Amino acid sequence: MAEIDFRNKINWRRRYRSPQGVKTEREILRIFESDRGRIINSPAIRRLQQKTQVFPLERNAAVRTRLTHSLEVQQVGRYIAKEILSRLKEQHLLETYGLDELTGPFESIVEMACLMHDIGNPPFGHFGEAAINDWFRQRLSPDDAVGQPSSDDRCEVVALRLREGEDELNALRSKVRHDLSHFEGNAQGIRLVHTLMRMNLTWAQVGCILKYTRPAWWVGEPPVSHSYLMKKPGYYFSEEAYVARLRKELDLDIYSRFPLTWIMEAADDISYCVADLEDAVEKRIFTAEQLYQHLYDAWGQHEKGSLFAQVVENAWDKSRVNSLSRSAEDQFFMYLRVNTLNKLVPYAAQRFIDNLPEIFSGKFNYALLEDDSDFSQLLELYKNVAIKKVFSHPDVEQLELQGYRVISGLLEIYRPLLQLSLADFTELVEKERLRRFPIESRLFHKLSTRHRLAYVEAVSKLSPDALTYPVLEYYHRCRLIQDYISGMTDLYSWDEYRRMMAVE
Ligand SMILES: Nc1nc2c(ncn2[C@H]2C[C@H](O)[C@@H](COP(=O)(O)OP(=O)(O)OP(=O)(O)O)O2)c(=O)[nH]1
Ligand SMILES: [Mg+2]
Repeated sequence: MAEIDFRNKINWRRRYRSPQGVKTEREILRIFESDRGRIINSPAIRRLQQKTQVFPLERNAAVRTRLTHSLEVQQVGRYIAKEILSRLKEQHLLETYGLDELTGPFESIVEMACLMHDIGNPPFGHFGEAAINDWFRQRLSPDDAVGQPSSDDRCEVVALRLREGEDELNALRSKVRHDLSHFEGNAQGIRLVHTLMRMNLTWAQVGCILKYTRPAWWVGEPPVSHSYLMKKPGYYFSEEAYVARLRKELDLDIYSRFPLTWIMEAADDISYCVADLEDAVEKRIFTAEQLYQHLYDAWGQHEKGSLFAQVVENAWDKSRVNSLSRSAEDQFFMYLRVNTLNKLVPYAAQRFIDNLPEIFSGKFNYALLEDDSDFSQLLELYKNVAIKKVFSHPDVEQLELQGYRVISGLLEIYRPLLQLSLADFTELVEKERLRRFPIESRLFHKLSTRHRLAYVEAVSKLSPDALTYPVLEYYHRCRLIQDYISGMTDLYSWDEYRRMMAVE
């Protein structure tokens, strides 16, 4: 196993106009300060304020959005990072691992990855994702694109149907059809920071948000050794070359993960488990007392001194005793959060340290808070109660169905752009308006410039005479539509859908 030296992992160089040469500790820190500025000032971060965490289109500002959730994740991520670094310091291991001059960047990369971790999520979270995937799957039939060409290929797009004797082209057609049918928030996040927003972050900062390492066009089961790391798609075909370069710059084997990503993931898990329950109380889905009862019942065996007693019972008891100025409900959640953090953060930090060789190489095939410990059980407890009692609440499900409808409806509205022939669409992009296509011209004008530019740039790099041209052009056109719709906030997509359906 290679030696653990974080100086070879925390790559502060950038894809474009990178700082050159050897840098001092101070200079490296400044590079990461620049990353922080780029991230915090990005409109993609601001858009998180109108994206769903759990409750779509929520008007009560005390209930979390993706942005307020991400701020909390940032704080927890920082706490875990500091905990890891202090433990390593106590054991005099900072220098051994090449971290003595990199503690600032270590924390900063984790914090900013936490802030960005949901940046690619579409409106209405998982329901937006499902709407996009169902819509594209119905039209591209990726399942008909495995194996030999067949006359039953249900793909609606002629250029993407497999044909006899065109093996190489068929492989590309299949790849594209699968890729477009696997829209995923994390993969869109990578696309957003690199291709769409061109944030030109350091390699280490981007590496930290590559949460899953499976390409979106992957077919079949991932290898057992990487089953967890490849649980979901992590990047698209459009970013394939970029991710290959990223791996090289971060010295990552194929399908390996960047070490600090485990911290970001644990911070997310720790944050939302309590927060989702607190929001449900704020929304009056249940009272704090009912919640306590749900948690109590779901824990199973109750033994004296159990982790449940130390965390949940303790929070409950304390909130009853000294409800002086604050409401008992607020107190309960304050203690619940503090108790949970105080147990789970040190555990996650220690698990990171105990598995450092595998984490450093990027092959640790678990989440930090996923094992048979009580700590993982506590996390599961919160999540299960949220699944059973919160996400399945009729009001939540109603809004989710509406969200799904809005996103599928918008895709349907923009469908004419996907139905134009290659020649017609190319002409439309060039001239921006075609008399013979009044609807398509108007739809095209609605797309944001940033997304159009990404399309134009991608297509301009293709060779128009190549046999692959029609396949790849269509691929980028579909990405353009996915970029536009997934980039909307919940509220914007909702309003836009109603406007386009002329029901205003
Ligand atoms: N309303 C609603 N919220 C959900 C549902 N499932 C999960 N959530 C919430 C729980 C969390 O606050 C947040 C993130 O949950 P997940 O871990 O399932 O998704 P996430 O996209 O973060 O996972 P990933 O990054 O893909 O590993 O979404 C659901 O079915 N309905
Ligand atoms: Mg996520």
